Amino acid sequence: MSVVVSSLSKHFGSVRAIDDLSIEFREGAISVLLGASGCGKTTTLRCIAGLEQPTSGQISIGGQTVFASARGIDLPPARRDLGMVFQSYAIWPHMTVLENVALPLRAKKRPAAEVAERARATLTSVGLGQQIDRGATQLSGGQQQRVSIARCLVADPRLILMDEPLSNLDAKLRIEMRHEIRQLQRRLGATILFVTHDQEEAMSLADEIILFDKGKIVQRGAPEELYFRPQVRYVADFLGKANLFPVTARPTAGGLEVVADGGHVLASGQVSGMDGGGRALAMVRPEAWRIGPVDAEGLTGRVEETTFIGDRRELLVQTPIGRLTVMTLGMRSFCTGEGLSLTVEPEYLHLIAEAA
Ligand SMILES: Nc1ncnc2c1ncn2[C@@H]1O[C@H](COP(=O)(O)OP(=O)(O)OP(=O)(O)O)[C@@H](O)[C@H]1O
Repeated sequence: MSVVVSSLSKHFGSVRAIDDLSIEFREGAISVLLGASGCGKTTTLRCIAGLEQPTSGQISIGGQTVFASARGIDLPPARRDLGMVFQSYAIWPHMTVLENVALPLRAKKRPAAEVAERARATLTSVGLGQQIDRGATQLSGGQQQRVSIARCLVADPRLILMDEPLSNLDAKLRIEMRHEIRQLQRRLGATILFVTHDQEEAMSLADEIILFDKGKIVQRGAPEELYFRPQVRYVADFLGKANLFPVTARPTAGGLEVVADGGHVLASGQVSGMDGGGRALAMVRPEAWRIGPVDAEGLTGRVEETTFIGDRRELLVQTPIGRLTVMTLGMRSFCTGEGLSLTVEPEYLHLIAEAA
């Protein structure tokens, strides 16, 4: 189901929650609206759902205009043909699990036998096949959220809006549910707009991430694109950890030579982010550094701090270009004060034009 938002604004008094936003979401894909608290993600989703009236602009869903300020069009949520899942489960406590999930089909006046069968099948698909006759409030938080997901899915909506649906679940369940949402989306071919402020959740779920800041889109693209090729500093900082430092890029026969302030040549070759030379902000992700012995070529450094995290080890390394975060895998441990050298392959060095 296509979703097109044009010149959308929503003001709350002097606060511009959404500021002249235009975007066409990818059809049949999971688009994750990501950004810090207060950047306007939830308001955007609520405007698409019809739960919030935009100040101005236009929204169309599946080719139908559902909101247009200039033409006085504003369809209620029930006429927008979409399913919604929120952080709060909004489950009816006096009903069983099955009755809760059956509600949307009952509202559509489907035959009783079909209602029961589809509600059962949907509950089974979210792992609640054994709990259908329980009172809804007898379930754990994770199970209740599955009920609300099942209730959204049971009517086969082509557009599903999810606002932080996994935030109340424990870490392990959250990861399981991400996997399930992806599988469900593939099976249904639905378009999902998913709001979160959790970058790991965004990267593991999204076909496309739309990163917001102050009511505007800062960058959109595949998770890998945003992670490895941020166009501005804000994106580099927001997603994962980034080592950022000023450099000068000089064109050479094979691409660019990247020289850190102080004269150290960091890399030479096909470096992403800039075509020509000039001043830039270089970004190297912690896992991209290669560690060598202190007398090898590279940036010399001294380990200031080490943190063992289980699947990886994080080092803070003091170098002539500043303190860098370096990630290593495996069992080799490092001591505070230990000397080492750092190098990076050109393809893992990304440049952000300095004005950004
Ligand atoms: N009903 C409201 N009345 C007044 N201001 C509001 C209202 N709803 C949202 N805002 C403001 O609009 C801005 C965007 O809020 P929104 O909830 O869309 O952000 P968000 O990115 O979803 O943040 P969070 O992750 O914290 O939910 C914020 O400054 C918020 O305070």
